[in-house]
Amino acid sequence: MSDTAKLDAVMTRSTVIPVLVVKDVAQARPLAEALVAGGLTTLEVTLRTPCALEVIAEMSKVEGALVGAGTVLSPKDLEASLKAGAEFIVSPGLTESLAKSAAEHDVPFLPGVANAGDIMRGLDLGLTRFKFFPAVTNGGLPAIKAMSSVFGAVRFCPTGGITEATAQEWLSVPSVSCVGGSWLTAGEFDAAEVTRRAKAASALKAS
Ligand SMILES: O=C(O)C(=O)C[C@H](O)[C@H](O)COP(=O)(O)O
Repeated sequence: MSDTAKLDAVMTRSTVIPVLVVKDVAQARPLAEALVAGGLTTLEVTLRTPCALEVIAEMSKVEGALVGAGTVLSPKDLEASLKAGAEFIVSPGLTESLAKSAAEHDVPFLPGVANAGDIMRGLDLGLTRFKFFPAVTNGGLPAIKAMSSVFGAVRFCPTGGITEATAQEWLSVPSVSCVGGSWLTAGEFDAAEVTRRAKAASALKAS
């Protein structure tokens, strides 16, 4: 499978990728189970808490979950994430060192882009799948539509400021394969509520 096909497989498993900030490793499995029960099976665990690597390892044990690492800032983060069991890598930005490290380890890599120059650096590195970040503050839907008309073969996962109410509008843009967001797990953990939000999100369709 080509690198692009591997990334497309990650990006189209479910059209919404929950972006998770987990502070307590004991919550990892119940949280992943609640999301998977609602039909969201691609989970991005951000490396923003001290226990994030343990969370990746725990969530990877949940049947049906495909667990990746987010907020990956360096090759060192990438390697630690892979050791913990991450099956894909998301970064808020794009650096050459990270792109090369992902290629060396043959792991699907979704780097963040904010503008046309970032996308062009990505294309130079052989990348065509990007996280558009932070999506809303970077110009929102008008910005992604403008970029899409310039970069026809590129596909995006907009993330940052997207909500249950706005996700469908983003998914209706033809270059948007999926969206990321933290709304699925916002607030105190409540498994039934997380599953309800996941069900609503998994019913959304990309165009
Ligand atoms: O850590 C990262 O790498 C990120 O992706 C930053 C945020 O977690 C996402 O942007 C989620 O944004 P919200 O859905 O607006 O909360």
